[in-house]
Amino acid sequence: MTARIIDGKTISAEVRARVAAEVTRLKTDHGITPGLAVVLVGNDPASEVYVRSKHKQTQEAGMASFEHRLPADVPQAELMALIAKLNADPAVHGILVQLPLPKGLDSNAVIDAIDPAKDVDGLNPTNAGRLASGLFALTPCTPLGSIIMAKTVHASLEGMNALVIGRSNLVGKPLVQLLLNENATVTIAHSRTRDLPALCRQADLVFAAVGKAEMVKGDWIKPGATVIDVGINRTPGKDGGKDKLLGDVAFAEAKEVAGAITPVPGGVGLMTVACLLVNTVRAACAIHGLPKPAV
Ligand SMILES: NC(=O)C1=CN([C@@H]2O[C@H](COP(=O)(O)OP(=O)(O)OC[C@H]3O[C@@H](n4cnc5c(N)ncnc54)[C@H](OP(=O)(O)O)[C@@H]3O)[C@@H](O)[C@H]2O)C=CC1
Ligand SMILES: Nc1nc(=O)c2c([nH]1)NC[C@@H]1CN(c3ccc(C(=O)N[C@@H](CCC(=O)O)C(=O)O)cc3)C=[N+]21
Ligand SMILES: [Mg+2]
Repeated sequence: MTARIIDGKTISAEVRARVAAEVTRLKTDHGITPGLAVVLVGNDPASEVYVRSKHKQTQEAGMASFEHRLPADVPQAELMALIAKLNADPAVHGILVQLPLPKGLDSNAVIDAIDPAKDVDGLNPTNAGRLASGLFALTPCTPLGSIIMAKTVHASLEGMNALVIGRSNLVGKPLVQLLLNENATVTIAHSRTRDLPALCRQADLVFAAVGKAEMVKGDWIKPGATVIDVGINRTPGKDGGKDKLLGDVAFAEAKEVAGAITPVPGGVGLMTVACLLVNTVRAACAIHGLPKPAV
């Protein structure tokens, strides 16, 4: 059996089209242009790719895009002052600080300083706590995108055995919360987990967010399971060739066993950017006291 490929290109394009329609409505009915500010400190080449694609897609959706680039040796106080300025700027509805920050900068302090209403990454403790409490919250983009992809295969995740590999604040933990909201039965694995292959073989849904290229092997997958590969591992090309992107799942093996699987590239990464646009529209509506939008 060869798995169905869950196509991030098509699904993210549909999400972006819905965002663009909502942006048009906000502009014409309310005179609001949602605006996203991205802060990039230093010049990590992987982050550059991501920031460029966010800028392009934000503009294509009809939103305003603001980019702030700071040198790697910027003082903490200067970064904090920029956050305060963006918090106060009425043209900015979403603020994203690209992580990780260069050594010497305190990312917790920065995340804490972002106005929770503009925290489109969903990383501020107010949003993380609200999500865990079942309240309205801006929710991290990668987990949102991962759930959308799983639901293209299963209209309902209710009662399914879901395994989340990884427990970071950015991916694993919020993904667990979203899966609980979908009434899935959730197991969380991490670096201290015993016998991960055996746990994995029991899962109807596997979400791999580890950061280890092709760690999850084909024979760990329950036949017919749905596999969502969050991993983005940049590996140098052979003989000085172009870098390759690899997921956390051994794709070639896993696709022979799984029922459905996301590719890397062309999978969750594309959904992350699309969901960032969704969150910016949601933030703009909430800030202006409008009802939750249909995206
Ligand atoms: N597609 C996208 O849009 C995005 C992709 N990513 C990618 O997703 C991956 C995960 O990112 P992120 O959550 O930020 O990474 P972190 O490094 O913050 O977290 C990794 C998690 O994996 C766990 N882990 C590490 N080794 C093992 C192991 N051998 N077995 C089981 N669990 C293990 C760690 O456990 P412990 O807690 O015990 O240390 C930790 O919880 C990366 O490849 C990243 O590049 C990230 C964000 C967005
Ligand atoms: N505050 C913060 N929030 C994040 O969400 C965040 C972050 N920092 N730091 C880095 C990680 C990584 N991440 C990706 C987003 C999109 C792609 C993406 O678009 N990937 C495409 C193409 C990638 C390429 O070709 O290089 C794909 O997988 O097809 C990848 C990775 C968000 N992250
Ligand atoms: Mg991807």
